[in-house]
Amino acid sequence: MLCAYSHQTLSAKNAIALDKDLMSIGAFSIDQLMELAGLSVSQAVYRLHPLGKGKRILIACGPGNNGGDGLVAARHLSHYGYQPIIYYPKQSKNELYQRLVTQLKNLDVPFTEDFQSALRESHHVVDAIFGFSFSGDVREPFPSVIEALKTTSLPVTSVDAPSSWDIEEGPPKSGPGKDFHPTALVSLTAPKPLVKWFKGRHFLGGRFLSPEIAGKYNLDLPEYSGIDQIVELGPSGQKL
Ligand SMILES: NC(=O)C1=CN([C@@H]2O[C@H](COP(=O)(O)OP(=O)(O)OC[C@H]3O[C@@H](n4cnc5c(N)ncnc54)[C@H](OP(=O)(O)O)[C@@H]3O)[C@@H](O)[C@H]2O)[C@H](O)CC1
Ligand SMILES: [K+]
Repeated sequence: MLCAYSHQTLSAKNAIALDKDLMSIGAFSIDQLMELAGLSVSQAVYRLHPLGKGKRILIACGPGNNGGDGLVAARHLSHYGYQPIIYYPKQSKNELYQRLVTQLKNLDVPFTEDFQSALRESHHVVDAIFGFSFSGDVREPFPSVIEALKTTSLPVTSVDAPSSWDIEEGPPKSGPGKDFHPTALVSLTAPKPLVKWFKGRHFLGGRFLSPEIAGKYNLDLPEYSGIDQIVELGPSGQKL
């Protein structure tokens, strides 16, 4: 039975503010938060797409922290026995991302510049292109990638937001993301207002929030089970 999950969404502005609080009041480093985010994504992929359904997972990474979550998820998936392949066309020079790339290369995880060919050989796609800092029209080289995510018959799991969706207003009314509806979404820390338009399977990864920070943002935290880093919610963020 569904019941209300009150005050569940975080505006883009509050998501940025909460991230800052996690690093100040919460004393977390960005590396830790990204590790927890990517671990949650890897657990959601494992739940949605067990190894027996095909091991090849294409991970599309954008230039910011959403892309970093994808790189971390890829490392965990490789250790679980999957064969991730990474599309990361705008690589950050920031040391954190370079270390994440090195960790993947040390595991022989391949990187590709040819998204379309990689898509044809994959079993599942992770959309880690844009998260809560996306705005405006999708710029190169991502329009054709978003278009391919929209039309593929493969399951697509989006990290924190379906890439190209407005965080507050949901799916775009024009452009490559028009009618892009991923199969699954992993909201990080808390769902964003866009979940109002989301219809697929929805997971939350945020098992590190202190009661103080959750209270400050009116987040009514769901219960996680066992050692899970994720909990499944209803499409719009309801507790199941
Ligand atoms: N606790 C948490 O919830 C954590 C979540 N994390 C993840 O971080 C993202 C937010 O990361 P951020 O780096 O702020 O931003 P994004 O990754 O969403 O996007 C920024 C990059 O995207 C480029 N961008 C923005 N708009 C466009 C566009 N229209 N076309 C092309 N490119 C675009 C932007 O480029 P600029 O040129 O504008 O700089 C940026 O490069 C959050 O959603 C979570 O997934 C963290 O991992 C930590 C904890
Ligand atoms: K995304």
